Formats: sequence, structure tokens, C-alpha cells
Amino acid sequence: MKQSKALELVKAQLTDRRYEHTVGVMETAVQLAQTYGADMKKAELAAIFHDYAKFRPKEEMKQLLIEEQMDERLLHFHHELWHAPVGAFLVQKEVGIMDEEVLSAIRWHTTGRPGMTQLEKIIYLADYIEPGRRFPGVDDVRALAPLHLEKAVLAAVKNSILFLIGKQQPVFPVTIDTYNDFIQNGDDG
Ligand SMILES: Nc1ncnc2c1ncn2[C@@H]1O[C@H](COP(=O)(O)OP(=O)(O)O)[C@@H](O)[C@H]1O
Ligand SMILES: [Fe+2]
Repeated sequence: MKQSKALELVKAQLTDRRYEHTVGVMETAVQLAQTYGADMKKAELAAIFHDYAKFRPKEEMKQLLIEEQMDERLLHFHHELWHAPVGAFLVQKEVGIMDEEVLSAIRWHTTGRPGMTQLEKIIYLADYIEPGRRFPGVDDVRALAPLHLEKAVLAAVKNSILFLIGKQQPVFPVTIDTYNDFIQNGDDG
């Protein structure tokens, strides 16, 4: 799919602010793909559609999670987490994207997962560091991103967990599993 067509399709699903974020993620993801020798077209497509389901009604997402037998633990965690797996499903169904690498980068962009693919890491990281993002710790991850992909993703995962703990909010266990996977499998280089 052409970049212009993909952007047009996603723009209709998002607020202006979220669309700008999406363009930032796209540019960052393409840059990271180039740096790390990943498929730049797949990175572009996954980035464009990563937040496709962001503004779907909670009830619609909940129904899809159940019907499509997604991880039912998600139902007991914040609905912010739902747009990633639901997005992967809807992008396939409504946009017709069938590339499993692209779909899984969308599916795991919020929580990460153990054994992340290179494309999943790139989208997770691009979402975290795109130029519009401003929060404590982001500049350190930004500096690390072009130098060492795994270290940068680990830093983002660690920050995300610590951020939630700081607010005394529940942490969906897959992100803890992701953290453990990076630490235990030496992916932190
Ligand atoms: N493991 C987790 N447990 C609970 N909340 C999480 C977890 N990982 C990320 N989040 C939260 O999910 C929300 C959405 O994350 P994300 O999709 O990365 O950003 P965006 O808001 O740009 O769509 C954020 O508020 C983030 O703090
Ligand atoms: Fe998101």
C-alpha cells in the first residue's frame, strides 16, 4: 500500500493530535529500520497503523477481545491496553493487511512481549521516542536508540514499568515477562 493511501485511511480513525503522533512514529520507525537493516516498508506500514483502534469504543474492543479469544487477562487491566491487539485484528479485517510481521508489531506495540522480533522492537521504540513524546527518561532512550536497539527497548520497558509502579497502577504481566526476557536472555548486550 502507498504511504499516502495508508495515511489517509488512518487519519480518518484518529484525532489530529494522534495523527501527528502517528506521523512521528512513522518517521522514527523508518529511520530505525534503516539504521538496523530492517524492512523499511514494513516498519512504515506498522507505524502508520499502530494506533488504528485507539478510538474504538471500549465495548467494541471488549467484544472483539472475547470473540477473537485474545488474552483474557487483558479484561482485568486498563482498556488502554486493548487497542494494540484489537488494532492488529481490525487492520487485517478492515484494511486488508495480511503481513504477520506487520500485524504482530501492531499487536505488541503497547506491552512488548518476550522474544520480540526486530520489527516489534522498532515499532515499540519508535512509539516511545517519536519527537512529540515528552516525559522523564525519554531523552536517554532517544540517545540510545540509534546505538543499541536492545538496550534502548529495555530502557523503555523498564521506564514504563517504573512509571506505572510510581503511580501505584497495575502492571500487565506481559511487560514484566518482556523485561525478564531481556535481562535473562542477555538481549541487553
Ligand atoms: N504493562 C502495562 N500495564 C499497564 N499499562 C501499560 C502497560 N504498558 C503500557 N501501559 C500503558 O498503556 C497506555 C498506552 O500505551 P501505548 O500504546 O504505548 O501509547 P499510546 O498512548 O501512544 O497509544 C499507556 O498509558 C501506558 O502507560
Ligand atoms: Fe498505542
